[in-house]
Amino acid sequence: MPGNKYNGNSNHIPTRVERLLRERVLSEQRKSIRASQSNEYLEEAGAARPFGQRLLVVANRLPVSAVRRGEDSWSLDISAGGLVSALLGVKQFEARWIGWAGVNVPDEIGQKALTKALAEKRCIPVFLDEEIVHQYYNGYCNNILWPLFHYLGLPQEDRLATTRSFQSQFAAYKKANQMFADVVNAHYEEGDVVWCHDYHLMYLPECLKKYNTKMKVGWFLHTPFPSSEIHRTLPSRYELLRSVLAADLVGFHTYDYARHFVSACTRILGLEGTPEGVEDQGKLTRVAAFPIGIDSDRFIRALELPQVQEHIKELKERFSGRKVMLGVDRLDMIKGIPQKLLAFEKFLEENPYWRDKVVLLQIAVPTRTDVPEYQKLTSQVHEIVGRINGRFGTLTAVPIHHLDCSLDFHALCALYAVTDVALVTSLRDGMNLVSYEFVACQEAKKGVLVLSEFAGAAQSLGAGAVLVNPWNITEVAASIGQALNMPAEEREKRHCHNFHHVTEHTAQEWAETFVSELNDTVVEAQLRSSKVPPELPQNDAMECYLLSSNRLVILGFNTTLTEPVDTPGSRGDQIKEMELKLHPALREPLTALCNDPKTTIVVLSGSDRCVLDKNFGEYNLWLAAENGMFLRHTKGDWMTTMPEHLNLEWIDSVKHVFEYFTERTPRSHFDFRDTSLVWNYKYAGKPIG
Ligand SMILES: O=P(O)(O)OC[C@H]1O[C@H](O[C@H]2O[C@H](CO)[C@@H](O)[C@H](O)[C@H]2O)[C@H](O)[C@@H](O)[C@@H]1O
Ligand SMILES: O=c1ccn([C@@H]2O[C@H](COP(=O)(O)OP(=O)(O)O)[C@@H](O)[C@H]2O)c(=O)[nH]1
Repeated sequence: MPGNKYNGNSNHIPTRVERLLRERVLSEQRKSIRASQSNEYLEEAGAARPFGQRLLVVANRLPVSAVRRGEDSWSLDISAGGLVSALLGVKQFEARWIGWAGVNVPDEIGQKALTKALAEKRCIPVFLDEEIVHQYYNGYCNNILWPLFHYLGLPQEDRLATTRSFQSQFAAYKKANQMFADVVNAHYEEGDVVWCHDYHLMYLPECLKKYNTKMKVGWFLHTPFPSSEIHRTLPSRYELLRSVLAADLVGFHTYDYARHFVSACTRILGLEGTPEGVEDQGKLTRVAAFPIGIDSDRFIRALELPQVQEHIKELKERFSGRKVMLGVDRLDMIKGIPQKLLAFEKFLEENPYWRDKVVLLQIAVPTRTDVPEYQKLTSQVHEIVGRINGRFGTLTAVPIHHLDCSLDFHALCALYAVTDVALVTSLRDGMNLVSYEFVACQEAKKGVLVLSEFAGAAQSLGAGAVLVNPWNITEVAASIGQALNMPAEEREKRHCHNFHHVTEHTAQEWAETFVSELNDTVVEAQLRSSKVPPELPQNDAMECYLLSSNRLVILGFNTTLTEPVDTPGSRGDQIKEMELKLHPALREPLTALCNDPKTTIVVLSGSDRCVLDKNFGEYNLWLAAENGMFLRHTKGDWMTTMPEHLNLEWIDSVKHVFEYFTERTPRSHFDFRDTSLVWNYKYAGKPIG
C-alpha cells in the first residue's frame, strides 16, 4: 500500500517535521517511478497499475461530457479542466471517477447505456434529475456557496428570494450528496481510498462515514475557504463544517484557506484547533494545505507537435508587429473580467503609443449559463468590450479580441506560447491553473505573468509574477505597462523562477501527496486511538462498589451535577450557566446516595460557599468550596483549610488586571470570591453555532 510507512509494531506517531521529511523522500521515489511510466490519458479499463490501491474520485462532474446519439447510444468527450487534468495524470492508483455526467437521463434504457459507455472510461455516473440539478447545482452550489466562498456575498438583486429559497436548496444539496454517497457505497471495496472534491460535496464525508466508519475519506476544496466571519453568515454553517470534519483528511490549496477552516471550526463549533487539524473529543481531523499543480510535461510536449507549431506560426503572423496579451477565464464574476477590461482601457487611454501595438485576446469560456448572475455578467462584459473597441479600434484592427467559447487543448497551448503578457485578474480564485499553464508554455518566449494577489497561485508564482490588486485598475494599468516594457533579462529571471515551480510541483505530485497523507492519517488515527486511556469498566467498578463497606465519593459540581446548557449543536446559554443549579433529575439519586450509611459524599467545587449552600444545604454530605479552601458538613458550620497569615496582598492588583480584560473581552465575566478570583472567558469569541 503506498504511503503506509508504519512498518512493524512501532507505535510512534510522527511529528510534523518527521512527516514532512518522509514526504520529501517519498516524493523523490514517486518521481523516479513516474519517469519510467507511460503518460496516456484516461486509459481504458484493465490497464495495469503498479501499486493497485483503488482510488474512488468523487466530484460533481465526471471528466467526460456525454452527448446522446440515440435511444441507447452515447458519445463521450473528455473535458480536460483543471481538476480533470490533475487527476488523470495520476498513474499510481487504480482510479475510478464517480460524478454527474452533466445530462438529464430520465429513462432506464438511456441510463443503462450511459453507465456501460462510461465504465469503459473508468467512470461511474450519478443520475440527478432536472429539479435536483436546479436546486442543488444552480441554486445551492453556484448561487450560494460559490459567491460566498469567493467573498462576493449572496447575489445582490435577488438576495431576499435567495434567503427564502435557502432551505429547499439546502435540502436538495443534502439529497444530492446522499445520492453520490449511495453510488460510492455501492462500488466501495475494503481498502479503497475515497477522495471527495469541492464545495459541491461538503455533505458527502458524513454520509460516507455513517455508512462505514472504516472508509478512508479525504475531502479537498478547490475554491478558497473564506474567513470564519464570512462562513458564519451561512444558515447551514454548522452542518457543513460538521460533515466535512467526518473526513479523515481535509485539504486546501493554501495555508490561509486551511487556517480559515480551522478557525471556523473553533469559532462556530467550539472545537479545538491544533497545528495538525481540528480535534473533537479525542478524534482528530487532519487539515493541511496541498497546492495543486498541472501536468507540465503534457503542455511542454504539446508545443512540439506539428499542428501546434503550425498554429503558433499562424498566430505570430496574424499578430505580427503587436504585443499579445492574453486572458483565459471561465466567464465567472470571480475572474474579474470587467475589471481587467477597464484596466486595459485605462492603459490605452494613458499610453497612446501602445494603442496600435498591443492586442488583448480574451477567451471567456461560458459557464453556469442557467444562473441569472452569469447571464448578466455576459452582457456586461460584451458592453465593455464593445465600448473599448469602439473607442480605440481602427478600420483594420481592434484592441480586444473577445471569444465566448472554449478552445481545445492544442489551440490553447499555441496561444499560451505566443503570448507576451498573461493577465490574470481574479477577484478571488482557489488556485488558477491558467497561470501555471501559461508559464509551462513560455520556455521560448519568457513572457510576463500579471497575476492577482487574490488567486491561490499568487502564493506559489508570486515571486516571478507581477502581482496586482485587481480592484485597483490604476495599479493594473501601470502593471500592464511594466510588463510590456520589461527588459529581457528581468523577464528571464522571473520566468525561470516560476517555470521551476510549475515543473516541480505537478498535478501528479499533488494527488499522490494527498492520497499518501490520507493513508498515513488513517494509520496514525489507529495508533492514536490505541493510546487513549481505556474507558472505566463500569461493571467491574459497580461490583467493587457493592462489595465495599466504607466508600468516599468526591463529585464535582459544574458540568458534573448541573443541567447541561452547552450541548453540541445548541447555542450555549451563558446566563443559565452563570447561575449554577443542581440538575433536577439528580436530586433523587443524590438523596439516596447521601442517605446510604456506607457512603460519604463530598461535593468539591470552585464555587463559593453560598452557591454550594444554596444547592446542597438540604443534603447529607460534605461541601468543599473554592476548591477546598472551605469545608463543612451540611449539618455543621464552615471551617477553613486556609493557612493562617496567608498573604492576600496580590488580590487587589490581580483584580485590576482581570477587570481590564473583562471590559475588553466581550462575553467574559469575572467572579470575585473569598479566596480566589476567577476570570471566565469560555464564551468569549466561541462558539457561535
Ligand atoms: O464545472 P463548472 O461548474 O463549470 O466549474 C469548473 C470548475 O470550477 C472550479 O475550479 C476550481 O478548481 C481549480 C483547480 O483546483 C482551481 O484552480 C480554481 O481556482 C477553482 O476555481 C470548481 O471548484 C470546480 O469544481 C469546477 O469543476
Ligand atoms: O478554452 C479553454 C479555456 C480553459 N480551459 C482549461 O480550464 C482550466 C481552468 O482552470 P483554472 O484553475 O484556471 O480555473 P477554473 O475554471 O477551474 O476556475 C484550465 O486547465 C484550462 O486549460 C480549457 O480547457 N479550454
